[in-house]
Amino acid sequence: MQFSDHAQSVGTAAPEPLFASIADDILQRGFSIVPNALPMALTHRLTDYAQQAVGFDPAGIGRNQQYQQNEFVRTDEICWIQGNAAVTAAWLNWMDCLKSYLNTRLFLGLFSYESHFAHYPPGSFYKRHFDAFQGQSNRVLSTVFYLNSDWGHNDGGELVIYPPDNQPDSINVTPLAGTLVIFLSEEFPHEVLPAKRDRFSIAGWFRVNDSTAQRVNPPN
Ligand SMILES: O=C(O)CCC(=O)C(=O)O
Ligand SMILES: [Fe+2]
Repeated sequence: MQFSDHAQSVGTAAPEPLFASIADDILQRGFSIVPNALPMALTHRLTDYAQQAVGFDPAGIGRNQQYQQNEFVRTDEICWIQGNAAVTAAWLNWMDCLKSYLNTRLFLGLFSYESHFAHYPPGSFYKRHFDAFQGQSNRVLSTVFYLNSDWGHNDGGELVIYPPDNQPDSINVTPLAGTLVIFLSEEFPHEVLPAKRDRFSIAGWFRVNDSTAQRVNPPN
């Protein structure tokens, strides 16, 4: 499949009311769950791209020196997004608009966004985890965008978001194409239940700048 068209033609228009409601949700609850978040055409293109064009590698845990593969924790495979196809450029552009909006509304100081496609083959899971630990990471907001054009009750693979402080009620999210989930990375433990079918998504993180004199964050 060719992706020679320009980002505009896959529809990058990002409605401000949508961004406003995401900001309100984050302010009030620390998370937001939005069905049909992106323009339909862009969701379709990303879905096709994930299923046909992506070279996946087994996922690991941690970054740099701490990076390790652990099949007891997660069994998905991933491919980091560089934005060198029109469709992934349109995705990064949409998330960049969201970043700017959230910075203006919530003063979060978000600096960059990193994201990867993820493929959970049948039987795959990601056990309960935090995406960031206080003081140890510059990941502030986690995002998950789903790329499965239909997903039934019996297909498993739901995202379970646990409330902070071990409160009882958790939230199950069906990984249906177009649904965008955003949550504060340090606040919400979450897990992916075993998927019974191939399950595709984009996981991403808005980060703050933790540059020091020794180490400069590349803006990705
Ligand atoms: O795919 C999902 O629903 C969540 C994935 C996740 O938690 C992660 O990649 O850190
Ligand atoms: Fe996660």
